[in-house]
Amino acid sequence: MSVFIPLSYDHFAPAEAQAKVLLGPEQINAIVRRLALELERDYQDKHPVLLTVMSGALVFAGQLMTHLRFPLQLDYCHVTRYRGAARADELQWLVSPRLALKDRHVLVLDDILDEGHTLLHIERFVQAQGARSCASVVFCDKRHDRKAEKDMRAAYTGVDIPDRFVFGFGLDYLEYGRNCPALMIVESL
Ligand SMILES: O=P(O)(O)OC[C@H]1O[C@H](OP(=O)(O)OP(=O)(O)O)[C@H](O)[C@@H]1O
Ligand code: HPA
Repeated sequence: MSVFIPLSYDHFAPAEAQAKVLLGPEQINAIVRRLALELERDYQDKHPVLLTVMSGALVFAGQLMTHLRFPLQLDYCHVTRYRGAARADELQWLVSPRLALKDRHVLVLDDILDEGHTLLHIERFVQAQGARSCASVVFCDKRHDRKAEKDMRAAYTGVDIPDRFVFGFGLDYLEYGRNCPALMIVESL
């Protein structure tokens, strides 16, 4: 496998300098708590597998998990399209899930539904493993008409956001910015 070397911080810094807060930590927390209640309502007795899509969903999944008060198991997979950049590339599988998904209720957790190719691909993979059910949970859904399937939506959506590049709360630009506690919007990208 080739080693991906991201651009330096000098490339990220100008975007960071002009970024504006789209959602602050308190707003994010309220959204995550609401999603947790919806999942508790629907998955209380289903013992789901939470399949976290690395790396972007790391922060979202971590925060969401602390609010889920029912039995579940955690797994992850790593699929990447953007490789840190603002434009998508070929979809690449880096890590497959470890748990057997056959006959399980699977919740695919991702930070963002943008064009939707990533989620569609993972959902198809999960179904091909013989899962009993598969539903996606996304923190945010970027609203535009370039979805992989017309009118595509996740089963659970935290918040709709404008058609602009965002970073923070796990999302990156050039692999930087994931640790920002707010969701930041960059108008120029
Ligand atoms: O809806 P799409 O247009 O397919 O894009 C959404 C995907 O893009 C980002 O991942 P990325 O490929 O950047 O990898 P990362 O999670 O490691 O940042 C994000 O975390 C989603 O998984
Ligand atoms: O707007 C975005 N920001 C960061 N990562 C992304 N992956 C898809 N869309 C985005």
